Amino acid sequence: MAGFKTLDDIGAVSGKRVLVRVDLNVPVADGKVTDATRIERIAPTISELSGKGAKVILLAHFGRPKDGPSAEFSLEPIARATAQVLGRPVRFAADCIGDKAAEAVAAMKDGDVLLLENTRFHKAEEKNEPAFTENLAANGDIYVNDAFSAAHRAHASTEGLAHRLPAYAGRTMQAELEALEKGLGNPVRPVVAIVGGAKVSTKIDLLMNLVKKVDALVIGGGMANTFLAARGTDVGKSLCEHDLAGTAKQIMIEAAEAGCAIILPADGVVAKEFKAGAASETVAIADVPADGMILDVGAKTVKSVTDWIDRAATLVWNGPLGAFEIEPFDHATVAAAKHAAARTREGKLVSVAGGGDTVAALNHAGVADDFTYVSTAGGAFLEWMEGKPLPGVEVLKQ
Ligand SMILES: Nc1ncnc2c1ncn2[C@@H]1O[C@H](COP(=O)(O)OP(=O)(O)O)[C@@H](O)[C@H]1O
Ligand SMILES: O=C(OP(=O)(O)O)[C@H](O)COP(=O)(O)O
Repeated sequence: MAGFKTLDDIGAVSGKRVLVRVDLNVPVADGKVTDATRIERIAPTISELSGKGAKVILLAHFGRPKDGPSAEFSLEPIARATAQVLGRPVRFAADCIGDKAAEAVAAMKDGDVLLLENTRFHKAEEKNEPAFTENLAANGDIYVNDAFSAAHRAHASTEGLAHRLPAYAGRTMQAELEALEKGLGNPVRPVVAIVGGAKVSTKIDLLMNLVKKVDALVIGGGMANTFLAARGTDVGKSLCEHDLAGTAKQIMIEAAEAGCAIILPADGVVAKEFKAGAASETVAIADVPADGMILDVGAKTVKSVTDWIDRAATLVWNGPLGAFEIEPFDHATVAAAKHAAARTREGKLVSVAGGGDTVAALNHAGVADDFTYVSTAGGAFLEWMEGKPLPGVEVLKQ
């Protein structure tokens, strides 16, 4: 399939330095990984390469650091979590380029696994600067991309390196593309999409095309607030990107033209603080207090979401409906997840969900195994669904 080389084509790797781009952008609370799905999914590629005697050097980003290195965005705790999942030591180097990286790589024995510090501690990573790519490439003989969930980013470690070193798709990259093609390549209609979560500015644009591919788009989570505000609803202190009101309005126009129903929350669970056990109340969406934050959609909206799931033959879902990490703001996400899982078990729904936090939410609801397919990817999965070429995948085909 796919037109790129995989680990089946890689040949002898014993003693070779293999730079493996993985996605370790995992949910973390109080310094602990709260959902290890992304780590579990990269284990096959790491084990296979290490088992063949390669020096496996992991490259990854974590979060969106703005100001260079910081403890908050360090991958060091994730190296420990990765070691736990792999059941073997994972060494860590405090930089992804330069002397620290070179020394750690030089100390590796065949079969060792090393994680390099957050690539986004260098601004040049996101700018895909050739000089930075050269510095990354200096530590490798071969490049493997196993980060499907970051393949929508044309960064040095996700795209640039593939121009510089012999490049292969890892097992998860391969499996994700195969599974998405199987589940959604020719989806049975009606197709209903649920999009929520918090990455409003980076995901809103792709809704413009998504509304042309699906029959209904249910918008929840932080994403909904921008649409509600664009429609003139006062969302108080909720997460909302007011400057994207024009984009939200245009998406609603495009959806109407394409015959795609847009479903926005009719009610919300509001609180004054974003913390566990904060006092909360459910209000009609027109009655959000000026000092309140919508942290979940309300019961009326949940009913509407489950009704849309009942109408769907295919469901695609990225982004939780509320701040599910904090009780009681997990109610809507858990209810929708359980409902979709039940429909899938009954054979009435093909359900495909993805995203680092969405997977964590499905695990929290205890239903991840009941979905037809759970992708590690959120934004990349939606862009794939849009039909947009993913830079990290396209470059592997060259
Ligand atoms: N109404 C809301 N207000 C603030 N944050 C929210 C809201 N709804 C969802 N979120 C947050 O969205 C985050 C997940 O968003 P996102 O990263 O876009 O999803 P994914 O990782 O699945 O792609 C979660 O941390 C969740 O707490
Ligand atoms: O977590 C990720 O994407 P997702 O939130 O869409 O699932 C990827 O690691 C990409 O991260 P980015 O959106 O900061 O580039």
